[in-house]
Amino acid sequence: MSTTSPTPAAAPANAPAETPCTQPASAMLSVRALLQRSGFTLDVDAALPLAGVTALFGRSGCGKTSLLRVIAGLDRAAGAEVRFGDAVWQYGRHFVPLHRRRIGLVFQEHSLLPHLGVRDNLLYGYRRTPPAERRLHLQEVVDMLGIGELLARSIDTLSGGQRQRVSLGRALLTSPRLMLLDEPLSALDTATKREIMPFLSRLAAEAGVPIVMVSHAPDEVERLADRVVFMHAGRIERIETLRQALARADSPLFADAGAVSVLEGLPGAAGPHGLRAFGPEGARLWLSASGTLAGEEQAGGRSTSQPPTDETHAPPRRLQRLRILARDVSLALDDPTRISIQNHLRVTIERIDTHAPGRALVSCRMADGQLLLAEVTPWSVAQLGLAPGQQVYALIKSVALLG
Ligand SMILES: Nc1ncnc2c1ncn2[C@@H]1O[C@H](COP(=O)(O)OP(=O)(O)OP(=O)(O)O)[C@@H](O)[C@H]1O
Repeated sequence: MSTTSPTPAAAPANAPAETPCTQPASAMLSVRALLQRSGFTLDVDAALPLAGVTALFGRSGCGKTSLLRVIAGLDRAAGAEVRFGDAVWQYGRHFVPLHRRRIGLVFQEHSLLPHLGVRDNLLYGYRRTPPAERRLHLQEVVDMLGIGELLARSIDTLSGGQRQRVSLGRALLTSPRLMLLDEPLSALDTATKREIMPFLSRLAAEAGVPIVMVSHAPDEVERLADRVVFMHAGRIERIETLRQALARADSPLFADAGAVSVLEGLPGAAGPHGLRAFGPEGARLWLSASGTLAGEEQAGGRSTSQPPTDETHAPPRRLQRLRILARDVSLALDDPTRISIQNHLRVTIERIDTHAPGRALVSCRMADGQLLLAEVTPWSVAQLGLAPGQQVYALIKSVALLG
C-alpha cells in the first residue's frame, strides 16, 4: 500500500525507464537472443544506451554472464541479433568474432599474462591495436588507474586490487568501443573493493567508453551504475535509470540490505570540526572528513567535471555519490535543537509506502530536488500524522553518510 503526493516533484517511481526508442539506434547496444540450455533459457530483447555504466543485476544464475557472453560473441546463440550502434555484430549467418568487436573484457579473476611484467601486460593489446585506432595511450591510462609505480613489477608480486587495476588498464589500452566487466570486484575483499571502485567509476566518464557490468551486489550498482538492467530467470524484467530504480519501495536493490538513497553533490573542503560539507545550501549535509565517498579518490571522482574554482592547481571538483541507508534517517515535525545529530534537512514528504510489515518507507524530496528515503515504523507515521505534501525534518547521523 502506498500514499502519494498528488503532484510529485519528479518522475513517479514506476515511470518508464530511460525510453530506448527516444535514442537513435546509432547510440544503442541492442541484443535479441534466445539461448537454450538444460534447465535454463536466456530470452532477451533489449536496447541499451551506449553511455555511462549499465549494470546487469539479478540473483545468481539469472543469466547475467550468459547475456554478457552473447554481447561479447563468446557464445554464439543461434538466431541472435546483436548490434552495436550502426555496426551489426551478429545477424543471421553474419557473426563478428570477439577480437573484431573491439571490446575490453575484464572478468572476476584477472587474466594477466604471468610471464610478462606489468608494463608489457598493459601494452599487450595496445601493440596489437592499429595505430590509427588507438585512442588511449599508456601514460593517460596509467595516470587514470594510478599504477605508475607498478610498471616495473612482475604480476605475481601484485595484490588482488593491483592486478584488477592492471587488467582494467590492459583492456582500456586496446582502445575498446565497449567495456564488458563480469563481477570485476567479487573476488576482492572489502578494502580492495573500495580501492578499485573509484577507478571503475572514472572509466566511463573519463575514458569515454561505455561499460556494461555484471553485478549482484546492490552497493556496487548504487555507487557505479547510471542505469540498471534487472534480470530474473533468463529474462530482462525492466531497465531503469539508477534514480528510477531507487525511487520504488519494491526495488530489487533493496531486497537484502534495505532501502537506500544515493545523493549526488559536490563535496567541500574539510571544516574545522572534522566535518566536511556536501551538496548545496538548503540540502547541505555534513560528513565526517575522513573516509572516501563513492567514486572519490585523491585526484577527484566520477561524473560531471566542474571547472576548477580558482587559478591554482586545485583538482577539478566533481559530483560525488553518497549512499544513505533509509534506516539511518529519522523524521521530526520540528527542527530539534539540543541533539547530537548534525544533519537536519527540511524535506517534503512525497510518498509513504508500507511495503513490509512493521516498516514504512517515506520518500522525501530535498530542497535540491533529490530523493531521500527514511524508514520508520507505521506507528511513527500514525503518531506524527505523516502524510504526502507535508514538510518535515530529516535527521541523518553524519557517521551514516560514509559510502
Ligand atoms: N557453459 C554452460 N553450460 C551449461 N549451462 C550453463 C553454462 N554456463 C552457465 N550455465 C547455466 O546457465 C544459467 C545462467 O548462468 P549465468 O552464469 O549466466 O548466470 P549469472 O546470473 O551470471 O550467475 P552468477 O551471478 O552466479 O554468475 C545457470 O543456470 C548456469 O548454471
